Amino acid sequence: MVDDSFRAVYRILDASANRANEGFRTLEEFVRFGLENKTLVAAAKQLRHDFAQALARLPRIQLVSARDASSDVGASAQTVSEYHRKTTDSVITAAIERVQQSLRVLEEYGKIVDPAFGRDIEAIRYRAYNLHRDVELQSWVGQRLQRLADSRLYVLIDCMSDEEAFLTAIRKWAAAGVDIFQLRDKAADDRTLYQRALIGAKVAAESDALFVINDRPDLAVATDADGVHVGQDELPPGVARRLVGPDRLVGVSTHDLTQVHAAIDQGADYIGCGPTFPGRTKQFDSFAGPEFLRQVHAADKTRPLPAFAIGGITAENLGQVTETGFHRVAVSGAVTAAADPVAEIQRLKRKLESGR
Ligand SMILES: Cc1ncc(COP(=O)(O)OP(=O)(O)O)c(N)n1
Ligand SMILES: Cc1nc(C(=O)O)sc1CCOP(=O)(O)O
Ligand SMILES: [Mg+2]
Repeated sequence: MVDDSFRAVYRILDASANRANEGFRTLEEFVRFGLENKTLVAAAKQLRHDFAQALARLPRIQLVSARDASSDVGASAQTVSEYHRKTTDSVITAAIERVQQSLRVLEEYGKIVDPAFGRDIEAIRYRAYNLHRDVELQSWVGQRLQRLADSRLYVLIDCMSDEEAFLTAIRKWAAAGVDIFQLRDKAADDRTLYQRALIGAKVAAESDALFVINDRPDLAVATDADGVHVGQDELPPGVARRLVGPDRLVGVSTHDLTQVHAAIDQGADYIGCGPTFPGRTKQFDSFAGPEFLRQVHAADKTRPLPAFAIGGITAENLGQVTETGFHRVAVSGAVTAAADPVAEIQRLKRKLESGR
């Protein structure tokens, strides 16, 4: 029988071991079927296996014979929040917290039974923190990629007259249907770009719009933007990726199929394809035109990647873009110079979603 002086300790260890195992398994199911990330599945499985190995140090028969779920006074003390999970993220967060709390309890009380067990659990606890970080990062980048995949209307904006005008425009235009904003202002100094980007990233996140910085990976990281957009004259996509990390988006401008395939090979998350038509924001000597869009759409069938047509696109010529098979566009002047930007956004979005 269990020594009464140890009975409480064994009950605590037994309950915490079960709770940690349940949390590990909850996490592993999401990594396996949600993120479908083989590396993280292997890490989660190994951690659960090593945890089981560590538990083998404990006198199992003592733990099991100390178990008395029916007299557990804590069993009925549920909080309301325990029964509410809105998203897989909230399930994962709860599971991770359960694992980390249980491991801490096992470590502290386990030292009473076997100091080596406490050390084993401490090592597992730190591995659990790292797994939590990796799952969160993958989940966050997964959300960004999903929002990117769902995006249709991408608007390039400048710093505007002041912070208030900038903030108001992003808030109103996101509500009207802009899916991605890109801060692109060749005349602004770094301090202004930085301050606007801080505002833009925050306001865009409130409305589920993505916020991308033109040209500057450093500013994308410094302002916690969703990503960076680089052209053929900026840092190569692979270098931009090294700077912004795995959980931010890297967009690449392309003007021919060679550049499209290079962008894909270098890990671009999306591409801009243009210039399509003459526009007011940037001048070009020649135009890739709708023919380039047709080529990309045909090539796109082999390696799908979100592609945004860009260059002089308006609601009036949008039909020439959608008939190539493109259903994503990046615009600037059509919105920023419109008498009624919100109405223009709604027109563009309606046409993109209807395909006409
Ligand atoms: C979505 C999107 N596509 C293309 C561009 C053009 O980028 P880039 O070639 O680097 O030219 P600048 O914008 O830096 O003048 C873009 N910005 N966004
Ligand atoms: C910044 C930029 N890059 C382009 C490219 O083809 O790479 S076209 C372009 C200008 C986009 O603004 P508007 O919609 O006003 O023409
Ligand atoms: Mg550029």
